[in-house]
Amino acid sequence: AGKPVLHYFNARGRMECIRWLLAAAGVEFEEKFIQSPEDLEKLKKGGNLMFEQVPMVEIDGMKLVQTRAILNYIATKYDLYGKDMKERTLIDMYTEGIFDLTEMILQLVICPPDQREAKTSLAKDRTKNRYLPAFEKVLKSHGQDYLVGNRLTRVDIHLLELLLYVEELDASLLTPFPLLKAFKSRISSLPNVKKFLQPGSQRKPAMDAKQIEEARKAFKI
Ligand SMILES: N[C@@H](CCC(=O)N[C@@H](CS(=O)(=O)O)C(=O)NCC(=O)O)C(=O)O
Repeated sequence: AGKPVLHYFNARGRMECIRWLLAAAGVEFEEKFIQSPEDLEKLKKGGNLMFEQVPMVEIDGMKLVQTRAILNYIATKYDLYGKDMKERTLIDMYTEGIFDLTEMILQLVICPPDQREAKTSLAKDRTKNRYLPAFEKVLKSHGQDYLVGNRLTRVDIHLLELLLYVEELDASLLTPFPLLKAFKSRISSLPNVKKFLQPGSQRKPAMDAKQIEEARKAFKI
């Protein structure tokens, strides 16, 4: 089978965690960027989008949609989803917490300006007092290099991605968490991850409010 083909905008959005997981699994992928409403219409008209939405990933003869379903398929296929039911459930639990905070942080840039200050301080508070303490405690509880099962799984990649967003928001938020800081540099130095972190990789940069506004207007989303 050929390389997976990712259909999305040339932006982080909902596709970035899929790019991260494929890259960490050492899987090369192609990207077909939606550059105009017509591109999105063409995809929809071709019956490629079950719910008329992207992300859509062509993989193993399927046209998968729904971010979580796509992640679950990739994690299962590349053995990044734990060794048994218990590990998989821990991974799911941690992943949902990571995605809750990731959503909070990524939404900041598109929230109405008059709400931005309040939402930003809430996101920082949740980061400092709810989510990072929970993951620092997991690392402290078992003293291992990875969150689950003493080996790399999808949740280590999701957490690294989140820690980079936290750093973009305010690097001082990581200061009280020495184990998470060590985790961040450890996972970042894994060969596949290190490559993805290099300039010129398919990892997408942050977008500012203006760029996002233009994109949303252009794509009527
Ligand atoms: N639950 C879906 C939501 C997907 C979604 O809302 N996609 C938006 C684009 S974005 O919000 O991810 O940027 C879309 O295709 N909107 C077009 C439409 O709904 O017509 C998922 O997780 O994949």
